[in-house]
Amino acid sequence: MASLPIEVKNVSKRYGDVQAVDGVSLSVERGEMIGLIGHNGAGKSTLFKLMLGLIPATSGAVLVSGVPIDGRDFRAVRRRIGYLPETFVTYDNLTGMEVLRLFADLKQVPRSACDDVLARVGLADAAKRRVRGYSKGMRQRLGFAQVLLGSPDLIFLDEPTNGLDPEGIHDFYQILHEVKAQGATIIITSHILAEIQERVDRLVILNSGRIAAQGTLAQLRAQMVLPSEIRIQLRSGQGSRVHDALASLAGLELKIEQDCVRVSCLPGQKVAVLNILAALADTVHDIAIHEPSLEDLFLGYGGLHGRKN
Ligand SMILES: Nc1ncnc2c1ncn2[C@@H]1O[C@H](COP(=O)(O)OP(=O)(O)OP(=O)(O)O)[C@@H](O)[C@H]1O
Repeated sequence: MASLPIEVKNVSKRYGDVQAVDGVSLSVERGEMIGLIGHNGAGKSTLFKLMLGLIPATSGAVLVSGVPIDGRDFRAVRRRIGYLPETFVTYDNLTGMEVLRLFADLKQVPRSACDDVLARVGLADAAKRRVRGYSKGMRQRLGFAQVLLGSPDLIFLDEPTNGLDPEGIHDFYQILHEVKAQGATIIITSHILAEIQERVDRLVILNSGRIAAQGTLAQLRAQMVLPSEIRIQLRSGQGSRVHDALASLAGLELKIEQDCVRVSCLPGQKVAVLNILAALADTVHDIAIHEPSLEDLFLGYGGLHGRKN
């Protein structure tokens, strides 16, 4: 049976008094895209560095493609990994192409691959310009280009869309999904929860060095049972009639603002609310249901309250 791309087995990492990662176990399937989220200081970067073999674990084991990160065979495995650190530092005096050729040499990838990769991230026209004159978004694209060199099997991206404009973010995820379709396994961190919540296969929430929850957005919603918000836009002057009808249902939180009623209700109450609204259809102009976002779930799982620094 082929080895899993990543197996983290009860791993802890301590820096002096700080327990950065605390008993984490995580298995990642081939071709999976994982979103790793957590408050500042939750341990995301430390977990990345452990999985990349850049730092040793205090205890536990990390295997990448079945190979222990502290074993002799890991050097060969590392060549098949692409990594974009949170801050991509490069040589400002070199052109984009020169920087990429340098990475190609380090990764033992033919320099001839650089043209295609630069074009893929939208930097073909800027290839001969010095990086000093690049915008933040262009630098980030260059960082992404070095990740793509050599078509890695396993890709780690730490806050990869920092500095990208909406079009850049769209292009970035489009490339990422193409790479994933070709079989790459991807682990990505982001503080922009709305951005990754629908784009990854599985979310892993880290809180103070531990995995607080993991699953798809739908699974996390089912585990946490947070209220949804139903916003009912009414025809003029119908607010109190609808409000009074809904107030007959126990346990709802209702707010009324002019011709809009907002109902906060648990999943099991939604149908009862909609039944009442159906009976008052002549008063209703529009209905929108807002499910809890990843941000709501994240806050529910400790979110910012777990912040250490
Ligand atoms: N080299 C180090 N020496 C000492 N403490 C460290 C070191 N690296 C990280 N830490 C501490 O370990 C904890 C986890 O840090 P880490 O950078 O992994 O968190 P993070 O989730 O990536 O945070 P952020 O979202 O702010 O980047 C923090 O308390 C941090 O201060």
